[in-house]
Amino acid sequence: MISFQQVGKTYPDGTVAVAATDLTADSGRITVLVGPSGSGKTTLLRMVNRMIDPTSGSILIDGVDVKSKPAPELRRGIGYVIQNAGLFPHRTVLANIMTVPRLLGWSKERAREKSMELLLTVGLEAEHAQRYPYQLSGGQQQRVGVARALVADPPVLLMDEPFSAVDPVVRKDLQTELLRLQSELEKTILFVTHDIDEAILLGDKVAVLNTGGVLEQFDSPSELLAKPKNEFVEGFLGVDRGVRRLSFFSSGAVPLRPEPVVAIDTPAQEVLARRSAQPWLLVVDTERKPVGWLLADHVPADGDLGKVAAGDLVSYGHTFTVEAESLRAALDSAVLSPSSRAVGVDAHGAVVGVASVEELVPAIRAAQDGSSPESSR
Ligand SMILES: Nc1ncnc2c1ncn2[C@@H]1O[C@H](COP(=O)(O)OP(=O)(O)OP(=O)(O)O)[C@@H](O)[C@H]1O
Repeated sequence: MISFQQVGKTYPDGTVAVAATDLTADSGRITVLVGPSGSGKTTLLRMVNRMIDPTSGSILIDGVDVKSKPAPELRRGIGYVIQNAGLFPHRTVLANIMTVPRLLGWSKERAREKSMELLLTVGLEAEHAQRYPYQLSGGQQQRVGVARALVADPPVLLMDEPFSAVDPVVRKDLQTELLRLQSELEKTILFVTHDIDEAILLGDKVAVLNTGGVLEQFDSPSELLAKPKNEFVEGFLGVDRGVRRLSFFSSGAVPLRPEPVVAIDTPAQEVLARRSAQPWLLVVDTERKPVGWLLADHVPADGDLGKVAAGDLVSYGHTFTVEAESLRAALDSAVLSPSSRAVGVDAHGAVVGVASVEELVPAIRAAQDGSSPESSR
């Protein structure tokens, strides 16, 4: 646990970068510092590994004041990842990752073995080991930066805008990868970003900072979206708060109806019976994978689905995986569907049932009224 106690930083020229701040970053969790440019995020982060000294207050890691250890010793227990990775350009990828273990006095074999392991862990391949940083893409370089920070297995990881310099697609990959890694490693991560969407995706807790290093709110992403404390936080969160918050609730509560679902081989009589009760039928194949929506009026008079013209089947947009995906995914599935119905599937992609936008409303209301989300992300 990293505990900031009345920590403040005023630079010699009088700039207040961080106002007296109390903040606790829980062990094994990702705590995100987010805020506009100049709100003191980097200053706060760098005070943890003593690259910057606070002018007031103290910082404790697991109850121990960071000032009580020599800085080099302190930093051995703290991984540090920065924008553009900060790799040594004249060293190979492997040599870059091996830097810290070698400084720690590990044998060459042990350092090499562990570094190769980390290289693979962060999603790179063995063949990347002997390349130089300039021979990698920006996203790959960033992965090397993460591997280098993690190789000595530090309990604490400081990440300062690590994914800001890569394009949105690669950025999404890196974010997903970080969440996957974190679910295994459970590091205490302090993550700086100016991107509120990144903060909400990655953070177990999010600290919203304002100019002058003022901590405006410190809450879980779901709480932030539900109850921004003031206009600054509300403005910073941007639009779609309500819909975005639905991503923290499981779709397990969505009532799914199987009646509008007909298989290619459903007997004609049954198809006709279903048709009379539903404006739309969802046609599925023999494995119950969705094929398309069919307006009840376009069901052949004899109920034989084999006679349906291909042009009468309308694309279903996208499905959502029941439980595993969120209420937001379910709502999106309904909104994008030509029938205004969401299609819920199981882990194998087989249709469980469908729900109209109206039928989603009670689950959405329950989520908005509920005090705590069912899923963390
Ligand atoms: N060495 C310094 N001397 C004086 N002022 C500084 C110094 N370093 C940073 N500052 C100021 O302190 C404030 C906070 O800077 P900091 O880099 O911590 O903000 P930030 O939120 O990380 O910003 P960004 O998102 O732009 O990186 C800014 O006003 C900055 O200009």
